[in-house]
Amino acid sequence: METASKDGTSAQPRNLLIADDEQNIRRVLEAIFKKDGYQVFTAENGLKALEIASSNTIDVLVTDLIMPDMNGVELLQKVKVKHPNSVAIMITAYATIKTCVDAMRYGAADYITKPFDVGEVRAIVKRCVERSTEHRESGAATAAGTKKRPASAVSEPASPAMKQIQQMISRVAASRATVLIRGESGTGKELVARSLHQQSDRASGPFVAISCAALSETLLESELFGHDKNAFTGALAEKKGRFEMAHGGTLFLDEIGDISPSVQIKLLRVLQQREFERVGGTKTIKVDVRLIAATNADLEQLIKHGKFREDLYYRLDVIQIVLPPLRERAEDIPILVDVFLDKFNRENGRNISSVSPEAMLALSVYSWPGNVRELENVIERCTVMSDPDATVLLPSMLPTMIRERSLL
Ligand SMILES: Nc1ncnc2c1ncn2[C@@H]1O[C@H](COP(=O)(O)OP(=O)(O)OP(=O)(O)O)[C@@H](O)[C@H]1O
Repeated sequence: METASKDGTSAQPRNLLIADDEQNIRRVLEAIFKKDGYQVFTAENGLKALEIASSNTIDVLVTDLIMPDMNGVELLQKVKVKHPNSVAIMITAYATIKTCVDAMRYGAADYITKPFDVGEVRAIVKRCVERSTEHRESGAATAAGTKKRPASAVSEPASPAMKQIQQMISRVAASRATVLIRGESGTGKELVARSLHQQSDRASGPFVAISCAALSETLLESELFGHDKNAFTGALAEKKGRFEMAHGGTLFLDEIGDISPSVQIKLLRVLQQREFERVGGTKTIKVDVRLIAATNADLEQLIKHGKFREDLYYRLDVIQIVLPPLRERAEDIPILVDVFLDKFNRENGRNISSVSPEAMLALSVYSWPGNVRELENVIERCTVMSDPDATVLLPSMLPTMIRERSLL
């Protein structure tokens, strides 16, 4: 049965929207998720989907990437503005998997490749919903300073580049200097930010994270700085922003390259003076926050084109950590595979304790456009889909695309 959380909202996501121009896919997915207890809405195109999303709460969006009037990424971004906590999953054919990895950059939680298997689709949606609920709960608790998220299972890296980064983290963690973390999507930027926080003397304070890409300009401004009662239509009560929530701790701003000029100015002022006003407010609020920003954008190019303020860039770029893509540190792959096997064996009651040399070769030569996140997802899928008695990860358990690269 559905449980209600303290703020009166539903604890279990229940409304699921399917957007796909293929009627068969809509029918199959509708049947699966109705069985799982969701209230299912279906739309044959992006505009219809937006119409549904404007008059209903959407907890989960399952959308095709290629649709005639509006692509899945565009739809996802629009639905996220209205329902920032919704979980989005993309459906695509193999040929467009790179676009799906990009979709994950824009806020999709995972992707499903066509033709799909019913069990796999259910497992993916279930996992994404669970993760998002966990993330929100731990985020809320962390922001309130009541509970810290357990340390992530990061093992000693093998590559010289990552060893150097670990040393750098322990050297700079203690200071309050702003850190700019750069690297492709999925390379572990948030994990580095968490490590910096955990190794600092602010570790007992809150760690508050926000992705600047998923929110519209006005929403981001009120999320960061909070708002007073009646600051805008719908602001029924005053609300603390992330800067206030992070007082005494660390604020992690992900996708910093995506913020608008007006938010850039406000951010610059906080960095210079450590103070700001809430949206619609007159009281000046002072905070003690360590700021960590991350981006996979080329900030220098954005500055050149007038899209990112140079003065803000220099304020953020006090210490820079650059995470190399996974394909440039293949030595780390076996260790990461071990970490993820261990994690997903426990989560799924499996016992895969080793990887065959052929499977390891395939994992090592693949280019990993989605970096560590993609590797984590692949190992999770292998574990979920494996025979419960399997003890060795074999090439046949890997996605075709990964096997093909090593010609297995
Ligand atoms: N060294 C590591 N050990 C274990 N897990 C890792 C490691 N690096 C990354 N991960 C995992 O990979 C996933 C992606 O990492 P993270 O979210 O930190 O990447 P990111 O660079 O911030 O991505 P994005 O730019 O898309 O926000 C996470 O689930 C994280 O726990």
